[in-house]
Amino acid sequence: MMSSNSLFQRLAKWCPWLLRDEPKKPVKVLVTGAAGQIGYAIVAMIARGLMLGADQPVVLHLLDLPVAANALNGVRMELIDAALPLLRGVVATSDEAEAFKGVNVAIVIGGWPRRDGMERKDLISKNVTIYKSQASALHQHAAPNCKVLVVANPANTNALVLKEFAPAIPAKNITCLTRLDHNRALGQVAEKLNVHVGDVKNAIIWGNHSSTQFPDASHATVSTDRGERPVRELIADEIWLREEFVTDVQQRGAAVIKARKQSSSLSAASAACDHMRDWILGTPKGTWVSMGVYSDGSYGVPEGVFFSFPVTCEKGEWSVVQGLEIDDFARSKMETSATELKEEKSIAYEFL
Ligand SMILES: NC(=O)c1ccc[n+]([C@@H]2O[C@H](COP(=O)([O-])OP(=O)(O)OC[C@H]3O[C@@H](n4cnc5c(N)ncnc54)[C@H](O)[C@@H]3O)[C@@H](O)[C@H]2O)c1
Ligand SMILES: O=C(O)C[C@H](O)C(=O)O
Repeated sequence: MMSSNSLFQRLAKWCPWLLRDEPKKPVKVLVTGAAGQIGYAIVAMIARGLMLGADQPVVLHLLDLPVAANALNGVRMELIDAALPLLRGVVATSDEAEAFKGVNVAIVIGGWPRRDGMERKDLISKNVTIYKSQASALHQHAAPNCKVLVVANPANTNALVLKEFAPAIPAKNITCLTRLDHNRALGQVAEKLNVHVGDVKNAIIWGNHSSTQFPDASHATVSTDRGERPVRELIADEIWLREEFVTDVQQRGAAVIKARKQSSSLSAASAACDHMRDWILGTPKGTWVSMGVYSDGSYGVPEGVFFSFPVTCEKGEWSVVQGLEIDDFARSKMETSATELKEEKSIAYEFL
């Protein structure tokens, strides 16, 4: 006998409007450090559909430390007050097990941010122990196919700790945020050429989310009335591309801290939404983005570290863009960042 489900599918083939109003099941999204700056900026973006799509209901799981419980409750109250139709529930807690329970997406922001004058390496000892504990909660309580984005610094090395200590989650499901740097690179090119940032694409951030990253505009293009044109040709200033552009993107986080006395939050939250949306819903045809992923040795990058690569995404899977030409200048910059990541890894292991 035909099941009611398959009868429905056959009917829907002839009457497609039957499918139109089928409600999507809510996705459980965890935000750690949700009472902090980025947390405060990102929760409304997620509940407005900027991360998972305008038709995707969500249940938000918010985690922060017990000392931040009042502030976290305030965030919960504001989410209710915002009357967001996609928001189907809020779990606000300082209990890691409750926070990670059954989550499909985890945006891991909780940790200690860098202050003026600090380098990311200074953060390692403070943050890796937090990440070991959260890895255990991820391993035990998250949905097995949970997709994880680490924002908290040192982002690449925190992602490595999650990968090492949450073996239930596939390594491909753990990523870290370099999309902010990628977006900064697009922004710098757009300002230089006085074009709309939406017309610039295919910059690359190679390496660590730190001042050793290599922002690379040598494969980027701009959409013009005369079709796609290489940024290199339009800027025609190799010194700017190799020096000023690279330094400005590498140092942008520090420049924002100097100006605001706090690290980037609005742009970080927006980039985290971009990262997750493209990963889950796919990158537009002909466009790649930068993501920190577990290195498979592509482009001669050592395995065993999280490294930012150009990737395209389809059906919820990312793949590293292959076959790009790497000149000696790019190669040496990539090696510098890979060396820093190996050093961060060994420092982190001293504290684990
Ligand atoms: N990858 C990037 O592009 C990028 C960009 C900006 C900031 N960051 C990093 O993101 C992180 C958060 O930045 P922020 O400005 O929101 O900082 P913040 O200090 O405003 O917020 C951090 C929050 O994390 C909470 N927290 C600390 N330990 C925790 C734990 N064990 N479990 C749960 N919550 C915990 C704190 O109580 C606080 O509410 C920092 O590490 C910062 O350096 C990364
Ligand atoms: O630079 C920082 O410490 C904050 C953040 O990682 C950023 O890039 O803005």
